[in-house]
Formats: sequence, structure tokens, C-alpha cells
Amino acid sequence: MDAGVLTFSKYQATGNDFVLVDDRTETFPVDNKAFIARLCHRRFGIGADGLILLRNDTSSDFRMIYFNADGAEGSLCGNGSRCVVAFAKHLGIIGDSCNFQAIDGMHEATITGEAVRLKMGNVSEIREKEQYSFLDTGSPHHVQEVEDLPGLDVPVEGKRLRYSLYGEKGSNINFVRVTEPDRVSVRTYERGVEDETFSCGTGVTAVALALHRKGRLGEQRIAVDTAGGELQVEFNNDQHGGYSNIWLSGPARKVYEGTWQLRNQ
Ligand SMILES: N[C@@H](CCC[C@H](N)C(=O)O)C(=O)O
Repeated sequence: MDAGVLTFSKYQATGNDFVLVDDRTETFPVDNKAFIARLCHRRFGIGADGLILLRNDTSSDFRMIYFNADGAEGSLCGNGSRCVVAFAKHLGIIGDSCNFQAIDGMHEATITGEAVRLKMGNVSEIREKEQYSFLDTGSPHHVQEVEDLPGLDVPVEGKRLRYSLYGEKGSNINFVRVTEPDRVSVRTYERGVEDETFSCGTGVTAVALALHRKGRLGEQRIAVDTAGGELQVEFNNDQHGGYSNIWLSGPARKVYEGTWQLRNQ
């Protein structure tokens, strides 16, 4: 980052949008939550669900640091990971495949045209309740089936569950409707954005695994419809209820690049 301006790129993955910054110089002010929240603000800033820094890493192609729109560092962002992979390719750091370090460990990814396929961490534990499931796919996720998905007030109901069931730490909240044995529709309330987003990568992954575990989905390749488009989740499951070889795929696109005058800070 030079003295006067911050150069950034804006990316989106099924409508989950991010500010991306090449921070290989490690000069971005990571502790300035108010600045990050300002950059993500949809009226006073660039506008995004989160901000991602790309940094050098000693043991992989690059390291990703993810912040939610509220300015705090988040847990894993699946769609953001797919965007930073496309960003790394545009920067000439990688070709059509890579591995990179994120908050939950190492990930692999491949690029085919505009599609980015991301390997997620294994999932060994799913907590099942009568009305919902809870699991961690790099980020914490509540998964709940609903009858009337289009009619649901996701911001209101998501916020209520995020605080009432999960306290201050919170969880992301996914509402889902099974539409075919291998297809679901999902709407997600995201912690850290504190609103519904158009899509959430770790969320749709959690939905596919939780509903497969419940016997609600027969296949191991699931199509997921979100407000921002379609994603695919593939996985293997073992006899102990664990999930491995989990891949999240879908488009990740550059929208524009620009500069932010630091005097606006
Ligand atoms: N949009 C993300 C999820 C980001 C993580 C989350 N908001 C949190 O910190 O809990 C995704 O695509 O996975």
C-alpha cells in the first residue's frame, strides 16, 4: 500500500462480493477495524460482504486473510477463497491450480475458465437436533429446513437464531428447501455481515453435508441454488459419519479494480 492510495480489486462469487487487496508488502492496516468496515460499507465505501488480503506464504502459493464486512477477521470464507484464487491467477502468481493457506489450514483449488473448484477441510462432527443441524465447514453453520423459503424474513429470523442459540460468538444461519434428491435452495444470514448475503460458500457446503447425513439427499454431488446463482458441492462419506474429499465449485468473477484515496479514511 503506498502513502496516498489503496489499490484494490472487486470480485464476486454467486453474488457474495469482496474487496481484494494484493498485500504481499504486508503494509495493509489489519488492526484498523473501522477502516475495513468503511471500505466494505455500501454507502460510504466500496461496498462488499468482506475484504480479503493476499499475502506471501512460505509453504504454499499464497496466504489469504479474510475480514467480514464489520471489520473483524472472520473464519473461513468459501466464496472469498474462490475469489482470491481467481485474483492470484490474474496477478500471475499461479496458473490453473494452486494450494494456499487460510485460517483453517491448507486448501487446494483449480480453475477452469471462470469456474473455481475449492477443496474444503474434512468434517467429522455434525450436531443433529430435531429442527436443525450444526457443523463447522471452516466457519460455523446452523442448517434448518423451512417450508416457505421465498417467504421467510431471513434477516429477522437469522439474527434471532444467531444470538438466541449461539450467543455472542454466533453462527451463520442457513435456511434450506430440498427441491430434488440432488438439489436444494439455500438462503443464508451471515455472521459478521449481520444480514442475508446472496450466497455463502461454507454455508452451502454445510447444507449439503447436513442434509445428506439426515438422509434428505441421496447423492454425493449436490446442486445448490442461491440468490446469486448455482454452486456444486461434492463429497465422500465414511461409515463413521465423517465427510472428506469435499469440493465446492462455481463461478468467481472480477467486477472491477480501483483506487481508494486514503484521506477518505
Ligand atoms: N461468505 C462466506 C462465509 C464467511 C464467514 C462468516 N461470515 C463468518 O466469519 O462466520 C463464505 O462464502 O463461506
